[in-house]
Amino acid sequence: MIRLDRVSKRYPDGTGAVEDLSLDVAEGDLVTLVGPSGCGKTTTMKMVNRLIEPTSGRILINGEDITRRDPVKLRRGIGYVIQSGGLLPHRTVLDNTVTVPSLLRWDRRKAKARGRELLELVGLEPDTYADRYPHQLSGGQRQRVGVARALAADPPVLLMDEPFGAVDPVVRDRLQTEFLRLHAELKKTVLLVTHDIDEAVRMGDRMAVFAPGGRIEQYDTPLAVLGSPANDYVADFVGADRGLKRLAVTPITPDDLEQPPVVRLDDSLTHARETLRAADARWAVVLDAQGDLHGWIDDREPISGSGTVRDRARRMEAWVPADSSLKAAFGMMLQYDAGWIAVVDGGRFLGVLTPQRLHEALRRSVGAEEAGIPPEHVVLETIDSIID
Ligand SMILES: Nc1ncnc2c1ncn2[C@@H]1O[C@H](COP(=O)(O)OP(=O)(O)OP(=O)(O)O)[C@@H](O)[C@H]1O
Repeated sequence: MIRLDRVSKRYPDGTGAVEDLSLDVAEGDLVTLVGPSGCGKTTTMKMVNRLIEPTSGRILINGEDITRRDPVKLRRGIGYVIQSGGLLPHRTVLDNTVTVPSLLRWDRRKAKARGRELLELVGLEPDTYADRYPHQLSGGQRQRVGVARALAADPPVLLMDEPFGAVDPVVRDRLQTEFLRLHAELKKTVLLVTHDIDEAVRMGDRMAVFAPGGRIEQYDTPLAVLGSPANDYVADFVGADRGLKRLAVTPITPDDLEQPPVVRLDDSLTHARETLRAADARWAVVLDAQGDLHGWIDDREPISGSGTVRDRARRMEAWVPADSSLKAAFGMMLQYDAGWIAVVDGGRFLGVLTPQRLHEALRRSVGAEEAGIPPEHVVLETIDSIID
């Protein structure tokens, strides 16, 4: 979709910002450009919409050399989001949102309808926000308008320069989550510049790690970059806690789950007691009549009497969906001070994740990356197996 082919940029004052850089971005991928300040990320991005012209090399979008395109027309087909939104202060939110459709001379009514639809899409209620001015918005809201504006003419490509850099960490986290949801839905091809390694890992289908002088030291999936950094520079940049960072991008897999004993709400307490005894367990998961997760029952107080599980079952407060990351599961365990966490698909109970299983899942994921095999084929060495 986007190809940078041996691109270099030397500014007139002699500064070499980008050096012989090649990068292929697949259609629909979100690629993060990450690295310390001054290493050429922004220069690289701005060459894609010709805000900066390369000194040498070629840039292709869908096979077409963009240096042959009229820069103004080219830019109208590429959404561009910059830090703090870059909104025009004297224009309303709606007018800002439809800047590009207006330039493209869309019918005014159609443009406004599109603008309202986009505000809705980025989580800003149009009735409340459409007629406000940028100074009447919070930083996070301005950033949302910036994203809506970039999407207005439905461009296939989005360029985002530190789009979540100007807001506090809580708002940033929310904007990142919302943008990932939006990206999953819209499947734009996105280049996102950031100097925040956590953001690069979380957001990127792939990440390009830049070094000073405008070189890419590694271009791969976040899992691969964290699992096998290409060299000392990348290892240093991603940090000593890269094992922890992997948690955020390692999905839960069925192999990671433990299967505790299961009882139903309408089972008798006698049956529940026998189930626990047979499994030599202290607790069991409780499902409702539809087989959906209800809660759990434990034997901290003896399970006796003639009632049903319903009388003793406790509601489950902490669970995670099956498509969560190990980090989300770990976060839930800490938040609820829980020794295990249920994993569900819709309402359907799949199993539980325990700290030990979580640790094994992480080791499997690292082992898989190092050996280039699927995680389920990794054989984990335990202390026992080493002693044997
Ligand atoms: N117009 C310019 N003229 C001369 N040098 C420039 C110009 N713009 C940028 N540079 C230099 O080019 C290098 C790369 O800058 P660039 O803005 O691409 O880096 P960056 O990685 O995006 O940095 P940051 O994260 O701080 O935004 C830097 O050394 C910068 O000082």
